[in-house]
Amino acid sequence: MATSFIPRAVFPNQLNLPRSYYLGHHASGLSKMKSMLSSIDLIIECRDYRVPLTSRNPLFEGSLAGRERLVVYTKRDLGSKDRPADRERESIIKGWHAPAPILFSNHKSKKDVTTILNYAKDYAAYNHSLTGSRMLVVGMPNVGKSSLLNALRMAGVNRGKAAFTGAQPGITRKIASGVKIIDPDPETDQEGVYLVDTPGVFVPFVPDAEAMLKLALCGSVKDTIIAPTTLADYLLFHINKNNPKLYQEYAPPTNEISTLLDAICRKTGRLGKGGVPDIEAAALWMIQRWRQGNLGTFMLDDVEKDGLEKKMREEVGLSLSQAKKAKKEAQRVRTKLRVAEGV
Ligand SMILES: Nc1nc2c(ncn2[C@@H]2O[C@H](COP(=O)(O)OP(=O)(O)OP(=O)(O)O)[C@@H](O)[C@H]2O)c(=O)[nH]1
Repeated sequence: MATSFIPRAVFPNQLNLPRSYYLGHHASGLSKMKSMLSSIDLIIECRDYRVPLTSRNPLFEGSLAGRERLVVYTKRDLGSKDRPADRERESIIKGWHAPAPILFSNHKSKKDVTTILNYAKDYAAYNHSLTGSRMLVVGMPNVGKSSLLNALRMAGVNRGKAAFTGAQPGITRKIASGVKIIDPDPETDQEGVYLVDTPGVFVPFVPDAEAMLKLALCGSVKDTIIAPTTLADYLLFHINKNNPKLYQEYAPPTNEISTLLDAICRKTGRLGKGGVPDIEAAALWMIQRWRQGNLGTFMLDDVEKDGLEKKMREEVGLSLSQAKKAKKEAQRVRTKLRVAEGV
């Protein structure tokens, strides 16, 4: 009789993992956002649905305090299939923020985009401004800020893309001028609503190596920063917890990433000189498939009732030694990026 497969209960600690990705344009973007606050009516903070806790950036709490905020959990289609357990998790997430409202979004869902648009419209009408409402879209790199802005613009004023989007972080590097998403309406005396896109801002230091793996897997960190095989292994750890059948066309359930990547290479023809499997290419391919929603739809963070409270407690006071580590780490990452990009 075949023995039943037991997935790993914990992922081995990655002691040498970089723990920062805080780049020059993150710091300058944040400082510009701060200086613009007086002209902003509402902050729309995007967090990634798959990592609702890990994609929260405490820098926004301090720097953007004093302005009302709407949290939008983006990329819902990649973390939920509207199963009862998904809806239960969403009600827990709503509970974290209550009484403040939050919204979930898939940028391709008309319903989700219309809900956010209506929120912006109502907010602007309620806080009537003579010059029109300006809303700042903020969030970690690659969470889908520009995609949301484009979707809102299309739904609201039927205009095409105003912001570049892309699968790697760092596509938006500068704060642009406001983009109209709702036309002024002279009949109701309603002014227009404008969205301001901002560069994604990473946290200065990620104290927990697993959080860094989650952020990298979701695309907040460039793929040259963490070895693709390590990331693919972390993905395999989660896939196995959810459903090891997700990769059954390549291999039977396994906890060995090398076994799965080797099988992927052979089945998809990712072979180098002399038929040697190109393990790194297979790892990148596996990660991309998950990011596109083709290798399971699940969250990486555990969602518990006191999850946000716990996270906020952990964040209180980045100690001095951590701040020093953060500086060193940021330097290490910048050097790694320069080498990877041949600059
Ligand atoms: N499946 C899915 N993909 C999304 C969604 N929103 C954004 N994306 C994809 O995520 C990637 C990043 O989107 P962007 O809109 O460029 O993200 P950003 O936050 O503006 O990125 P930065 O410029 O790095 O700060 C792109 O490949 C988008 O197509 C979503 O709701 N669902």
